[in-house]
Amino acid sequence: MNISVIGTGYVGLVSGVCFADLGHKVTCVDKDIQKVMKLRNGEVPIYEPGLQELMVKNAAAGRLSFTHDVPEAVQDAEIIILAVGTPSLPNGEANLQYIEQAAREIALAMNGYKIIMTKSTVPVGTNEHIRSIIASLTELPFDVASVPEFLREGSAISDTFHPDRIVIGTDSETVKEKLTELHSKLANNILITDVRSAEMIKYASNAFLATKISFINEIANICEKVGADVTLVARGMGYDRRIGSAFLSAGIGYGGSCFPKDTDALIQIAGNVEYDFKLLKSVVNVNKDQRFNVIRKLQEALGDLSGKTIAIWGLAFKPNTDDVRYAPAIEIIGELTRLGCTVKAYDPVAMENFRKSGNYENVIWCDAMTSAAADSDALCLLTEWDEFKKADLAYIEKIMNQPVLIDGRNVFTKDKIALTNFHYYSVGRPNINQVSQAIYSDAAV
Ligand SMILES: NC(=O)c1ccc[n+]([C@@H]2O[C@H](COP(=O)([O-])OP(=O)(O)OC[C@H]3O[C@@H](n4cnc5c(N)ncnc54)[C@H](O)[C@@H]3O)[C@@H](O)[C@H]2O)c1
Ligand SMILES: O=c1ccn([C@@H]2O[C@H](COP(=O)(O)OP(=O)(O)O[C@H]3O[C@H](CO)[C@@H](O)[C@H](O)[C@H]3O)[C@@H](O)[C@H]2O)c(=O)[nH]1
Repeated sequence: MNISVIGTGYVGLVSGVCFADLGHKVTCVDKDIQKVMKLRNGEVPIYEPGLQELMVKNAAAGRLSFTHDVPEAVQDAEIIILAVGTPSLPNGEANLQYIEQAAREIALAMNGYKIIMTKSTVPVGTNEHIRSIIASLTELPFDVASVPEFLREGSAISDTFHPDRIVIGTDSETVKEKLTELHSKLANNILITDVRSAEMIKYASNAFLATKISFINEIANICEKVGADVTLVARGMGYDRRIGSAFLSAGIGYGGSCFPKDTDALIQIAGNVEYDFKLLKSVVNVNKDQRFNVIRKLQEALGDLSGKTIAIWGLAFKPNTDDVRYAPAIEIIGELTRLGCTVKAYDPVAMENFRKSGNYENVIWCDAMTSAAADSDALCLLTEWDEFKKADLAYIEKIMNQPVLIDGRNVFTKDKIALTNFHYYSVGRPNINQVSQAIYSDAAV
């Protein structure tokens, strides 16, 4: 099939490359000309494992091309995938300006029947809105379907080729057949729904996963007070198939471009129909506070933080991505510098994006995890990159001013810490201080 993808961010580029790899002819469009130039040169503007090789392979095979010319891309395509951003407005609602602009551009460029397949995460009713924008500008026939995207950054290619399910929201038989055929090589599990239910499935899924994370983080906070180990608690819960073990890793809370914005948007979607989504509001509030446990633990270990030097390992919102949108590190570093600390920060791939994400004062950008740790009064691990898991802690301890380690992702085991003199604080597990009273398992890594 001939497919065009509007928007070449994490979703659009990965989808375009993967559909090309399945043998379709794909044109990826972006209004950002510099991005298009890079893509044409075989450069991937984001860090996503495996993406560049697959992109170059399919471009060389003539199945994948890049343009900033929407009309050219629209005219060649039978299916147009909408994958532009839907960031938050200040009140939490989704900003639909990019969706609306793309809809207008598609309408004005159409030369015959098109299926517009929305992968962007959009509030319930948005696909009807897209339909009315296009219908107001053209009399040509078209359909709009909601096909929400569930990929995760860092494992986006594998998630695209092996999705748990494909949801197709449409009321048209033609679209149902065409999009089922398009996705038939990807999933056996194709659910056809009406458009509004498909839109809601996306928000409900993200909100539920966010709820699991805030739930286990609150259990972790209680574990710290009652002397239990949240990693064992989560394992014991997860063996129950009704609960499942995924998304029960306690830590410093969720970040990223999706959960924070989509939970806010769902609260607004509910509010717009006068429903107070109390549970989800609590999930969001728990998440906002969880990251500050890092600061509280630093204060417990060091007292007044003013004048202290704090090393930060990990700036991305999760490992294997350079995305720092809503990364917990943003607020943690902001608060540390507000309290008078000097921060020494390091991330294997997200340094550049992080530096651009705000105006940071008193932050020293380091080129290695060792240079960040050197001469620091405490080390905070905020992202569980493999590089950090393999760190030689005995060496790290030697180059620091004081052996204080705040493990925000429960990466290190009791045995690894026992070989050091670190005063060790993790999440929902007993601390290891001067006198080791640790009772927790070695199962975390
Ligand atoms: N990032 C994820 O992991 C993920 C996963 C599932 C769903 N989603 C959803 O998918 C959507 C896209 O997310 P993303 O992270 O890929 O966004 P992104 O910000 O990385 O990329 C969006 C791209 O769209 C381009 N764009 C905007 N308007 C355009 C227009 N009129 N014509 C051409 N290009 C245009 C921008 O230049 C940008 O390159 C969002 O709604 C998001 O919620 C994201
Ligand atoms: O047990 C867990 C699992 C995740 N997280 C955190 O949750 C955030 C999100 O992680 P993850 O879901 O792996 O990454 P995303 O790439 O944001 O993917 C989510 O958001 C996407 C955009 O909507 C969806 O497509 C995916 O299905 C959904 O998992 C990160 O900060 C993680 O550190 C935890 O704290 N504990």
